[in-house]
Amino acid sequence: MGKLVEGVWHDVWYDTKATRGRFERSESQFRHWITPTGEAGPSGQAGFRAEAGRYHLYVSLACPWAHRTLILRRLKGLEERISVSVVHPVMREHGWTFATDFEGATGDDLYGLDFLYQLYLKADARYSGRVTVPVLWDKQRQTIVSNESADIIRMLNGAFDGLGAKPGDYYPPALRQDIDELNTWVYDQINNGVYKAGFATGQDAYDEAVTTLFEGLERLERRLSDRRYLLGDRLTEADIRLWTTLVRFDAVYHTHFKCDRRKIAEYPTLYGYLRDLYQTDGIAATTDLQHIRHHYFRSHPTINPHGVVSTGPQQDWTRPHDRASLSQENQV
Ligand SMILES: N[C@@H](CCC(=O)N[C@@H](CS)C(=O)NCC(=O)O)C(=O)O
Repeated sequence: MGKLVEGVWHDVWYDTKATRGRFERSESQFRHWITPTGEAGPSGQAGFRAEAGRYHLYVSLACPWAHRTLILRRLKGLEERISVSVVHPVMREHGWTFATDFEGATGDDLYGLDFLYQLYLKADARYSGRVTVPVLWDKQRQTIVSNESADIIRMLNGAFDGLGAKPGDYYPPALRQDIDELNTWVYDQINNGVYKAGFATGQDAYDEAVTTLFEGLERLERRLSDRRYLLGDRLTEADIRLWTTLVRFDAVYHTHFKCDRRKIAEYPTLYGYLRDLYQTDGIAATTDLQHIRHHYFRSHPTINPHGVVSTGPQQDWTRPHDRASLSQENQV
C-alpha cells in the first residue's frame, strides 16, 4: 500500500489521524471520457473516440470497483474490443504489482511493467496520489483515460454501441435520476461503508460506519422484497454497483472488515438477489473468490498481520432463487 508524490513512490498506509480514525477515500484524478465521436464528455479533455482495440482495462479481480467494469464489459459483449490485464491479488509495499505467480494474474500485457504505479508515471511523470484500479488505458495516446469506475461503466454502457456492442442500456435516461439517488447512498453506506468499518482506527468511527452499513442493508432487504432489481424489472448499473459489494460480504467483509452483525446469507431477499445476479449473463465468470480472499486477507497487515487467509463460508450461489416471479411481467 502506498502512493506517488510528484512521481516518487512512497510506501505508506492510509492516514486516519487527521480524521479521528475515519477512512476517507480520495477522489480519482483522471476523468476523461471515451465518446462515440471523440468529443469531450462530462469532464476532462476531448480526443478519446470509441474504437475497437484502442483501449485496455487494468483491473484487480479482487477489487469491487474494478469488478463493476468487468461486468459491464461482459454484459455489453466488449471482450474482443477492450483487452484486459489482471494484477496480482496481493497488494503490499509496491502497491498493485504485475507478478504472475497466482492463477489468473496476467502480468502487464502492454508494456511488461512490474508495478501499476509505473503505468501512472507513463501517463504523468509527476503524478501525486493513490495508484488504484481500475485503470482505463488508451493504447494510442499512451495515457490514462479514467481511473474512476463509476465513469468507466457509463462509457462501456454507451460509447461502443455503434461498434457492435450488445444491446442493453444499464443507465436508461428515464431512470437516471432514481439511479443517481440510489447510487449516492448505496456508495456511502454500503460500497464505501464496508471500507469505513474495516479501515476505522477508532471505536467511534467503526461504530458509526457499521451501524450505517447495516441500516443500509435492512433498507435494501425491504426494497428488494417486492421487486426483482433495485429499479424494478430492469437490471441497471445501480444493481451492479451494489452487487460487487454483496458478493464479497460473507467471504471477506464479515470477518476481515468486522462487518459481522449479520451475513448476507441471513437476509433471505438479499441472498436471493445475490444469486440471481450471479446467475445472470456470464457475471459468474467475472467473479473470482480466490483473488478476492487472498487480496483482502494478505494485503492489510494492520488488520491481519500474519496474512493468514481464513477458510470462508461454503456457499452455493448456483442454487435457485425464484426472483423472476417478482417481475411485473410474470405477475399477470
Ligand atoms: N473511486 C475509485 C476507487 C478505486 C479504488 O479505491 N480501488 C482500490 C482497490 S479495491 C485500490 O486500487 N486501492 C489502492 C490504494 O488505495 O492504494 C473507483 O471507483 O474507481
